[in-house]
Amino acid sequence: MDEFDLINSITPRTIHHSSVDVGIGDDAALYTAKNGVQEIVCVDTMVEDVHFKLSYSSPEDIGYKALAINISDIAAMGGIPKFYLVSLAVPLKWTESEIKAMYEGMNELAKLYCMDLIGGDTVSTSDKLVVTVTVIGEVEKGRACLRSLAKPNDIVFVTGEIGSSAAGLSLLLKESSHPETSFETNYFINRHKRPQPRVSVGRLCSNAQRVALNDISDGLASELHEIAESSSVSIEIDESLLPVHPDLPKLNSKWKEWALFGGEDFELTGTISKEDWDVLEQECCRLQLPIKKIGCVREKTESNVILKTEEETMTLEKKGYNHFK
Ligand SMILES: Nc1ncnc2c1ncn2[C@@H]1O[C@H](COP(=O)(O)OP(=O)(O)OP(=O)(O)O)[C@@H](O)[C@H]1O
Ligand SMILES: Cc1ncc(C[n+]2csc(CCOP(=O)(O)O)c2C)c(N)n1
Ligand SMILES: [Mg+2]
Ligand SMILES: [Mg+2]
Ligand SMILES: [Mg+2]
Repeated sequence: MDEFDLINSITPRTIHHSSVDVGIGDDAALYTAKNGVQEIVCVDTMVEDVHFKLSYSSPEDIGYKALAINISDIAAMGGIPKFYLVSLAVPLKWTESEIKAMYEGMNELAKLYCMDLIGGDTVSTSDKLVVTVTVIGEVEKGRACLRSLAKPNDIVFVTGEIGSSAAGLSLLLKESSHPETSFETNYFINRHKRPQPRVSVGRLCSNAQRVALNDISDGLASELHEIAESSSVSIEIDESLLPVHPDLPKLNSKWKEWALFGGEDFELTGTISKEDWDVLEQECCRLQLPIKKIGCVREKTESNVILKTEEETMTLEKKGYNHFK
């Protein structure tokens, strides 16, 4: 395999945005930014055996997810994803067609969002695959949904359902099993391998006056802690309101742990004023985008996040995925 032939072969033949002045082929990409918009930039890495295993992930799956998790960060700012760059450290045993398949997985999503691949970097490595994706997006000036924007009396919401990705991972790692390979198990596995970033909901949030927003990578509890810390408020959620797939409790008695601390659902969680919540909920309903109220924001107390269950009201720990714990 030749590095330069590889780069040539993954260079897109068409460009969606005429604002791209120089894409792949020079030292860096160049694009013309518009007035009245703020540029959003994020980067996230996926590492073999930390974020996925080759025993169950195809190259397409890996590419898809590496881009999806970054689009999710743009969604969590209320933005529109536009460009992406891909940095690869590839073990020598990978073939060119496997690498191209990874780009196919990314392209599946890029097409959906009209995103252009505008650059990256390719190196070899002796050991594990490392994929780093950078995404550039934009949001109308002053409209970004920041973690610091929560205020007391806001409604706390979450999109879609939570815990499904952790269930899928547990099935893939054979920690949980289910009689027969039924439709349901494939559903959870797919939620883990192919999360769907919530760009449309993020955009609706950016229309509201003030929305604090985070995407769920490390787990609902961890993301709510980040909003509470950043906004100097306390967040109270009601366990009975957490949206989970009806089959989740059937899979494993750990299902509540999955929902609160599992992570990688790449749903959005946030806070919004009561008045704007009604509009957001209606708009989501009209567009068939699932969203649910799960709690409310309080004046800051010693507990950043509080969980109300049928039996008790307790502090919800900042537990969740942490690379160094
Ligand atoms: N190694 C680093 N150097 C500089 N800034 C970093 C580094 N790692 C993270 N950050 C910054 O810290 C902030 C939080 O990053 P973090 O990765 O926790 O958020 P996230 O991408 O939403 O979550 P996740 O990576 O779990 O999906 C971001 O502003 C990010 O750019
Ligand atoms: C093989 C394997 N073991 C464990 C996990 C779980 N996991 C890894 S990273 C992460 C949080 C988000 O990552 P980051 O913070 O790096 O964006 C989670 C929940 C997995 N996906 N695959
Ligand atoms: Mg990150
Ligand atoms: Mg995030
Ligand atoms: Mg993380």
